[in-house]
Amino acid sequence: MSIKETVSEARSQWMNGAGPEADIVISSRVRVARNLAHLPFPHLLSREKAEQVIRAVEAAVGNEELQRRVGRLAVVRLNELTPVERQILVEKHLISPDLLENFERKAVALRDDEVLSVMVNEEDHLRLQCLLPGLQLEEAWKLVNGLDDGLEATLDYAFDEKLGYLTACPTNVGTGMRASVMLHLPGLVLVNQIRGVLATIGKLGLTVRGLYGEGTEAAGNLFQVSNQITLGHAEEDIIANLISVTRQLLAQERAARQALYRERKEQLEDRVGRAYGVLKHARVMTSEEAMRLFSDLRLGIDLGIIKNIPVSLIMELMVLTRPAFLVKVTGRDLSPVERDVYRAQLIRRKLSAAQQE
Ligand SMILES: Nc1ncnc2c1ncn2[C@@H]1O[C@H](COP(=O)(O)OP(=O)(O)OP(=O)(O)O)[C@@H](O)[C@H]1O
Repeated sequence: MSIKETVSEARSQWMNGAGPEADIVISSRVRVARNLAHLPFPHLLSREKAEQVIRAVEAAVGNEELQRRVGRLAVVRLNELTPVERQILVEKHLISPDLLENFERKAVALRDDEVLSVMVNEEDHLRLQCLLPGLQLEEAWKLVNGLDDGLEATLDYAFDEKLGYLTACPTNVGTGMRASVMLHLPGLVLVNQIRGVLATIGKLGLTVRGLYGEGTEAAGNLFQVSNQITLGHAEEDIIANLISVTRQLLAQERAARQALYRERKEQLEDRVGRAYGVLKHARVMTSEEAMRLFSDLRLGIDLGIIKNIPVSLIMELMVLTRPAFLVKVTGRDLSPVERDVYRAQLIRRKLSAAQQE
């Protein structure tokens, strides 16, 4: 898939609703931060030096041995894309919102299936990431590690014997790794336990972020849980800790869902039914309302209350109804009110098509 195809398709492998524990774990991500030796960190780079980093990455991913091991990654400079296309890459979670700042100096290398990518000149020279559906942190780490080895064969990384990989922000020094899971936790929200659960997570060396990462709000009852510390722990230990906490969260979420279904079945079915009804018939819809209703509908699918809607459609709709995708679909700039009208229209069309399949 070329980058142009990537930005015209809302679906991505990581959101296909497959993978272990996919009823609650939407996706797993592992990223590592790497920098090239003898060059200032990105925020201090001149335009020429930033281009030098991009060229070095281009050459490294073009290496035949790397391609044999991890596949082909296409490098795209962000200034080759339109503003809408750049925003779509954020909406698909393939790049972070930060990569859009000073985008003239930045690039992304993307594997065809969108599972592996490298952000170039974000906070660090390289951010290697792998995104997979469901709970697949070990697999994601294996893929990132393979890509890292392949790049390190030709790139000279900034590395200190004592500290490990050197990074722009001290919180990333060491392994440079952040592992995360995106969890759908409507049960814990509905039984009012979410605050307590999230507070406990902080005590276990983990942190909770919103849908689009650092500094963003949780929406649609989706929470991103990741490790806080990168120094002094082996990558495998960081991942094992996150898996173990995720499993506890899964048990708590499932218990909450069961309790709701046992004790408040009618209210739950009513909530799901209303969400489905509004999504099917509304004529104007804000993205906040859509996210709330998608969450209820998804819970209904997971509990078997709604049978004819594939869970992957909900994720596709979450991306498709974001502002940049709506502009792409309609082919023109939209006012906020027009956006709400098109969003509702698109949701109606997609849901009725799914019902007829
Ligand atoms: N498990 C996940 N599934 C899908 N997308 C994710 C997941 N974890 C993170 N992301 C996406 O990756 C991007 C970056 O997230 P975030 O800011 O949390 O991490 P980071 O940039 O690696 O960390 P740091 O703040 O240390 O630089 C965001 O768009 C976020 O939505």
